[in-house]
Amino acid sequence: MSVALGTIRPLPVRTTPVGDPGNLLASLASLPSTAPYAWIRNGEGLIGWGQAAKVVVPPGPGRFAWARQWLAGVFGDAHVDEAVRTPGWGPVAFGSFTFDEDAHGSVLVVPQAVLARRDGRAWMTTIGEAPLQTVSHLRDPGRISYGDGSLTAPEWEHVVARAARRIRDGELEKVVLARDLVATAEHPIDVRLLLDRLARRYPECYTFSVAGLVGATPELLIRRTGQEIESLVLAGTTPRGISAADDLARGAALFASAKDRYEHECAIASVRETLAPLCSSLTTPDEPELLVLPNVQHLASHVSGRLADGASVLDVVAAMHPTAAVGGTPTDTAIKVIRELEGMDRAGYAGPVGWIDAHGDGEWGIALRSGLIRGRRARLFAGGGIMGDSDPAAELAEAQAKFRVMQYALEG
Ligand SMILES: C=C(O[C@H]1C=CC=C(C(=O)O)[C@@H]1O)C(=O)O
Repeated sequence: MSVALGTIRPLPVRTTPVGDPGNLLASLASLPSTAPYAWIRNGEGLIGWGQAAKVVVPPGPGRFAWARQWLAGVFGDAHVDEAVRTPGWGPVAFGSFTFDEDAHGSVLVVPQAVLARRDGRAWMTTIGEAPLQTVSHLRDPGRISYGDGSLTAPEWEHVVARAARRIRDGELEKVVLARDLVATAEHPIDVRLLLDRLARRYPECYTFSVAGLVGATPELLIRRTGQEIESLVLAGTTPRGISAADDLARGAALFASAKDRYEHECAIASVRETLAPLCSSLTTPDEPELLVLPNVQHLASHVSGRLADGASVLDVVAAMHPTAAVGGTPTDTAIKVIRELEGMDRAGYAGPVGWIDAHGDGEWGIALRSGLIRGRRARLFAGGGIMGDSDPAAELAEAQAKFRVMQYALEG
């Protein structure tokens, strides 16, 4: 099949079944790129390398519509083999959108080669000539040193206290505040190694890599498979305990905490409000469950639904972002407060990250537990939902626990 990929002449796209490569992680070491595109969970997903097409999406309120149009042009001529109707079959684009619609840095990339493994099938898509590059060994980044990002820890605690006061004063109900840390490595950071460590330690999270943004997020913003959609809403967190008994007690306390339950309810309400108009049916649970990860425990709710029309996964992303799990309630006031208080550019952190295929199917997460990798430097991000009764020291401890994901990826 042939597809015009925003290039001068149509390039041939070829998708063929391949033997089971096993856990996709095993393939990372032999990739001809030290910064591949990736979306991996429990050993399945997509990994890509090379660039058949790439675009930097202009900032602004119309950015998702702009991206949709670009994708329509890119995928427009593709004749994906209809005999195989598996999400991710045929050409796919990986994407990362900045949290703030006014920030620069949102990108879409159609890799030149993609290896996919899903539901017992495996396949490979190539566009044009497969890139011939030398495979290099995974390299450890060596010693890592950390420095404050925009705010020191005490400054950030102060900002949290100010936000909590504004909530108590009635300006808003909830705001999610984050901070950044700057990590500097001895050697250039090999993204493949980070992905390998993240996916092994956090198998049930979505380990991702798109244009330098790397992480392992537990939060699925939206998965579209035909008309069916799914989302995993998280909000409300406690660090893991120091013993099994402590862990259980912390989990029980989280479940019983009025502050965390309300914080979670805000996140569910924002997802329900944005999905309901798009869906013919939508199910949200009455009560959250506990999601226990190696570093933290979360309140989690599985949401599922059926789309009423042919909205693509990116249309749904556009409607949902930012949810109250990363913005706040009400959204507009929360964004204003974030811009005012955080004092940093979130870049792709807390923005949508994922992939889309030519049928509009795909999976997008919220880019949490992540870092922006540039050579020997990494900017790491973590934050949490602030309510009127938030304790700044506890919020700082929660953010430190969330930073541990990327610190582990860097240090091993
Ligand atoms: C903002 C983050 O987490 C969000 C997602 C899950 C739980 C959260 C919380 O309990 O505060 C946050 O809303 C982050 O990981 O940086």
